[in-house]
Amino acid sequence: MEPTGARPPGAAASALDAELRLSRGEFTLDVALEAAQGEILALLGPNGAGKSSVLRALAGLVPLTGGHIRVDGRDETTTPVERRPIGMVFQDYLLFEHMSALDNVAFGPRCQGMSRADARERAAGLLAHMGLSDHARTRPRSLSGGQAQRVALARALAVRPRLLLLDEPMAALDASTRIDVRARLRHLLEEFEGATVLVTHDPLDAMVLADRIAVVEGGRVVQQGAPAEVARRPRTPYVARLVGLNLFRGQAEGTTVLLDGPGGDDGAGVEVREPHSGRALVAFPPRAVALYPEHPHGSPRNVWRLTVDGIERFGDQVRVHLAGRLSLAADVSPAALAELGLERGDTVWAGVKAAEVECYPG
Ligand SMILES: Nc1ncnc2c1ncn2[C@@H]1O[C@H](COP(=O)(O)OP(=O)(O)OP(=O)(O)O)[C@@H](O)[C@H]1O
Repeated sequence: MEPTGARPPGAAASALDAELRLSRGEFTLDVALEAAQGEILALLGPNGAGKSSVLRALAGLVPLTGGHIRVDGRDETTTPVERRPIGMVFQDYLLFEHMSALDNVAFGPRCQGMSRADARERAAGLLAHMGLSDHARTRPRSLSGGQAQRVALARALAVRPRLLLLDEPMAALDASTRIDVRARLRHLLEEFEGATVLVTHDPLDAMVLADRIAVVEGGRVVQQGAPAEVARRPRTPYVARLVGLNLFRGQAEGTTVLLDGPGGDDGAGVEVREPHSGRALVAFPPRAVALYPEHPHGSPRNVWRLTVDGIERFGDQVRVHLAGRLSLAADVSPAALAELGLERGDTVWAGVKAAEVECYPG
């Protein structure tokens, strides 16, 4: 068998260079992804966006109708699944029930032609690294969810992959196990030399684990960037909700952005810090919105009269949803809410300082 794990001399630094086009029933996927050596790319997106399809296509489990997959500069587009230099942890690709944890991890190296003793030695090393030496002989059904997940990770790494694919690796875990597995995973991925593509629903996983985030919606990449950039400058309503910002699109002229109104009407104007021109996005956090019973005089540059659409608890704050010429969320303290005496249907003045508004090309 050809040693698929070896990197040809002079190969490009890009560990993953993929263009994936495929159809699954009505759904079409068309995305381009790149990742450098050691880079962790998180795919974030709503249900049915195509995240799992990306991983399955990279793994060779779903055929492409167009595009290519290069790993370490080598074309793997048509390489059979079992010969791709890829390690995977998929939700529905769990452990072999009839094998011990050790044999589960040793299985891949054995398939690659390694001797039984060497494969077991490598497996034992990986299990030790995952803090699972005491469970080497344990069958999967006797492991906890977190332990089974760690065995699955060890198994994925045992084949010395050049690309690691992780599909919601923590989705099935309870909150405290998740914290533990997330920390271990982070540590493990820091040592992994290849590229990792991690699918998640959870923005926290993406923020904590990833070097870069690609947001997938409707089979397309709608935003890509460093986690901090995505969190600060969302480009779609889905991303804005995920990172907890109010987001609007409009037309900028100088320091005013005239928002696109509902039904094509002109919406409200928003004053921003720096002058801009052309299509623009504006974003600000709900905690930057102050509420007033009367039109406030003085500091806030942006003031709108809006109607209370809903009120909900949000951590130690209260989130007030407001609608009118624009819809936004405001976070206020329970004391402030009590003082305002707001109820659904009441009108209130909402103010945001221009300095709190992030404005960027839309
Ligand atoms: N085996 C299949 N046959 C036909 N269509 C499929 C199949 N699997 C998935 N799809 C469709 O492909 C689209 C993308 O699904 P995919 O599982 O890739 O999305 P996802 O972003 O991973 O979603 P989720 O977060 O819910 O797992 C969906 O519209 C889904 O209905």
